[in-house]
Amino acid sequence: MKQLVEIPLLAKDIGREVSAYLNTLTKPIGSLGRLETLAVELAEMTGSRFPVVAPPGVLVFAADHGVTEEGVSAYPKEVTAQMVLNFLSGGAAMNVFSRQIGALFEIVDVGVAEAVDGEGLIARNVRAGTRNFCQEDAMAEEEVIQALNVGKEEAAKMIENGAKCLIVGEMGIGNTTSASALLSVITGKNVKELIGPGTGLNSDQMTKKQSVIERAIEARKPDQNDPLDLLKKLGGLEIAAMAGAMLEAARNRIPIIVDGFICTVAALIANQFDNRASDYMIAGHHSTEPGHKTALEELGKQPLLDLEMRLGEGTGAALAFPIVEAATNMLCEMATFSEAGVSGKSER
Ligand SMILES: Cc1cc2ncn([C@H]3O[C@H](COP(=O)(O)O)[C@@H](O)[C@H]3O)c2cc1C
Ligand SMILES: O=C(O)c1cccnc1
Repeated sequence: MKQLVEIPLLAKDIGREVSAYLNTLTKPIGSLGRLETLAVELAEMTGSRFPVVAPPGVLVFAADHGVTEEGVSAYPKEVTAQMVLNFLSGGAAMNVFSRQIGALFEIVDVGVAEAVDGEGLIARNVRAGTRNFCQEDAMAEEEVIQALNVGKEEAAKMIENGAKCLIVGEMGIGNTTSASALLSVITGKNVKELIGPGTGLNSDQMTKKQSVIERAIEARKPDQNDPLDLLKKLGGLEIAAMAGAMLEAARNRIPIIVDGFICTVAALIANQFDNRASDYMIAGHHSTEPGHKTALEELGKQPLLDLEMRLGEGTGAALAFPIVEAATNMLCEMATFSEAGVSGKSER
């Protein structure tokens, strides 16, 4: 299963050309800091000297988690389906930010427990939520593969429709529990260090969340190096779909802006399938969910923003998009010293 997709090597030669070109633009050398590194990275990803990232494509994957039976979220599981309807009518935070950045937007039901319908919904329900992974495997291997394929196929459509970079978001009550469990197994770190309040648990409720995850890991014994086994045992359907979408974007040299905690864990799973996937990722923001720091370190990425957000849905990535776009505009639109008749650095 390792060779699920083939991700191309970064175009390092184009990156070197862009690095040299950046030094000819009318600014002190290196003065645009991380925008300059971003420009080089985007050139390496896309294979283009003048990369384009607009319009971005946003895919929000929604699914439920059987483990909510254990009382691991501050909100009832019905919120997943209710929020899907909110996404369809344009009222979620991610709708607002997607409109602001001119994104192509889709909401995908990959495993909502209750029947949901509405104009514009991409109905790809694999199963009505995962099983409670405290009691049994979250899903069957075949269901993991189906969810991965939903992600890949929806990303392929998004790219076909003109998206030049990809943002994947999620909606799934209980998914910080799945993501924390996955991260604990992947990194070998204690659950206690990685769990957080999610939607707003108090400290007693967090102790319960910790014990639920610890018991589940003990019972399921997932293989830390096998992404299929991890997803099958710990879920979730939307995390699998997000990983699939990121793999498809990377295969197409489409830059990915990674969102918060759940998205970064999905990115780690994608990287287990193909370790070139993270070459195509930019970390959008740092979420206040405690495990996010560890997840970002494991992915080897420095986030662009820290706005003390902890929502998910893709919101942190959407807010980082204008910075990513600024890096491409800088390359395309800035004058060189010779074009503008500006003197270069003094030779002493
Ligand atoms: C109204 C509402 C909108 C959301 N949008 C994203 N999430 C976020 O919170 C959930 C994860 O937190 P936990 O694991 O504690 O349930 C996910 O749905 C995530 O996307 C939301 C949560 C709520 C309540
Ligand atoms: O950072 C996230 O993705 C996050 C944090 C808390 C709740 N939902 C999502």
